[in-house]
Parts: sequence; structure tokens; C-alpha cells
Amino acid sequence: MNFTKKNFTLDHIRQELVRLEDSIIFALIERSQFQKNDIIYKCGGINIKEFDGSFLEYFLHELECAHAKVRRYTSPDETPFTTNLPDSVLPPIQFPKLLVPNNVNINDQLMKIYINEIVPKITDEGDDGNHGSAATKDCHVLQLLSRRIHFGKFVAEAKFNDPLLQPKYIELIRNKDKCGINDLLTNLAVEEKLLRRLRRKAAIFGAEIDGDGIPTLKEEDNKIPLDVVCDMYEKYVIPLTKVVEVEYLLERLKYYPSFVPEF
Ligand SMILES: C=C(O[C@@H]1C=C(C(=O)O)C=C[C@H]1O)C(=O)O
Repeated sequence: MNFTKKNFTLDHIRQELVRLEDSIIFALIERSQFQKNDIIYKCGGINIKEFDGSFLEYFLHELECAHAKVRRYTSPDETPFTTNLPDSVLPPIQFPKLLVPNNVNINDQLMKIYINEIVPKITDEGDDGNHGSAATKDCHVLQLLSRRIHFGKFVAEAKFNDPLLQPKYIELIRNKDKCGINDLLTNLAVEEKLLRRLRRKAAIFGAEIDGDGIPTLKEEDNKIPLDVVCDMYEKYVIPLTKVVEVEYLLERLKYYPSFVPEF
């Protein structure tokens, strides 16, 4: 999705977050067909020449390098938006005012959470030898989650641009009041609706379809446990998105003083 000045609205950005839910659930279902294959997460578990780290880190690094190279040809004028790692997972920027420095990057944290808290809940403990396939699916999930969470920057920018709220945001930012900013940007109704929708989506996307084309909506037969997706959003995805939003806003006045109305 490309943002332009015209479609850079909170509604439009939220639509993209909703769409990303589908991709994230499917990516988790894809990963769940393989066993855990723990060796891909262990530093040096698979020996890679001249690389100190796990096989997954190596895979992700190579993938991101390839994306970054290709991007130069497809979007030569684009200035990278954020992050060391998932340049490719971020949306193309067509709204230059959004180009703030790389002040927020929670990918390392995200990788740890994913390996320790999510993978064990969607896979069987074991090694089926599908190391490359499992890592491919992991990279996909991580890129999607990273994209989703770093989208918090767009969300925050859109919220900051609300003329009614901007003076309040500016005051909170000047006071470096992280809790105050967090409270102001939190929308519990949106969060609750999201969690309800996710459970439903996980049930539908993960259902088996029987020979007559009827989905078997039995929770225990679902391809991934329904709680995993909701819990992941509730415990990690939403809070991390808000961390990104808060951190983004804390820097907001430094880089665009001209944006700030005089009082
Ligand atoms: C992303 C937003 O900001 C906050 C974070 C949310 C999320 O990560 O899903 C949802 C609502 C807000 O509390 C939003 O308002 O849409």
C-alpha cells in the first residue's frame, strides 16, 4: 500500500492493519505444518561459515539484504523509513514528511518473543529435518509482525495530525510523558473489536473443510490453537505497536519543528 497525502488517514491505516491480520494468521498456519526444529534457533546450531548466530538470523539477514538490493531498482528515489533489518517489510513511503530517523526498532525483541512464546505453541516439539522450510515460514511471520508493529509510526503520525488532539500531544511530548502519550493514543474499543475479530478469523482460516465442502469448526481440530493468535496480539503485538507509537511521537517535535504550531 502506498500512502499519499490524500489517503493518509487513521481509517485507511487501520484498514491495512486489519488486512495484515489475515496474512499473519495464514503465515502462522503455514509455520505450524512443520515441527519446531529447534536447531534453527540455536546460535551455531547449523554451522554457517563466517556468520555468528542462528540459522534463522542468517536466513533473515540474507533475505533482507536481497530485498534491500532489489529495492534500489524498484524504488530508487525512496528514502528508507526505519529499521536496520526489515527495510523490505516496511511500506513504500510517498509522504516525505513521515521520514523520521530510525529511532524505534523492536525487531530483536520481537524475534525473541516469537521464538520463545509463539513457535512452541503452534508446533510440535521435534525435528522433522525441514530446517529450510521452517526458517522460510519463520522469516515470513517475522516480517509481517514487524511490518504490523512498525506501522505504529503511521498510526501515531495520523493521530498527531488530528487538529483537536495535537496541542495535547505537543504538551505531553514536551513533558516527555510516556504514560500520558500512551493513554491519549490508546483506543480500547478498537483493541477489543480487534481481539474478537481475530478469534473468529483464526477459527475460519484454520478450519478443515470436509469432503462436502463444509468447514469443521471444531476448536480442537483447528490448524492452530485459537488462543495463540489472540494472546499474541493482546500480550505482544498491540503493546509493541503502542511502544512504537510512543517512541515515534517522543521524537516528533525534534525533527519537524516547523510542523508545530506556535502557541
Ligand atoms: C493501532 C492503533 O493504536 C492503538 C493500538 C492498537 C493496535 O495495536 O491494534 C489499537 C488501538 C489503539 O489502542 C489504533 O488506534 O488503531
